[in-house]
Amino acid sequence: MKTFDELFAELQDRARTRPEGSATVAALDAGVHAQGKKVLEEAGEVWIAAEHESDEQLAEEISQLLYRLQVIMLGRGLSLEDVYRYL
Ligand SMILES: N=c1c2ncn([C@@H]3O[C@H](COP(=O)(O)OP(=O)(O)OP(=O)(O)O)[C@@H](O)[C@H]3O)c2ncn1[C@@H]1O[C@H](COP(=O)(O)O)[C@@H](O)[C@H]1O
Repeated sequence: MKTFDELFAELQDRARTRPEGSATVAALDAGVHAQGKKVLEEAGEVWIAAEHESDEQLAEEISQLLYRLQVIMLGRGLSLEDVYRYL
């Protein structure tokens, strides 16, 4: 179990150290266009799960959307504070 902030710190570390086999390194290297498509794809899956699937499936889709949002933040060099200031 990890928090949003803990995941972001982990992904920042992946971006810095670029370990072999990291999904995050691959997603960052794929560029902003591919990262944006993943955000849309996961957002759609959240919507579908909310209408038609279980709470557990919905929670999993939301976790993937949060991950994809963090990837796009990292790709553009945004920090958590850059986003939190608008919450
Ligand atoms: N939370 C996630 C996470 N959520 C989703 N994903 C990626 O998203 C994929 C699932 O997305 P899709 O449903 O689009 O499946 P897919 O189309 O088959 O995936 P791809 O072929 O596009 O990779 C997974 O296979 C992962 O590649 C994630 N990848 C990593 N994390 C976490 O990020 C951290 C760093 O991971 P690494 O960078 O892999 O070390 C770890 O804590 C991981 O648990």
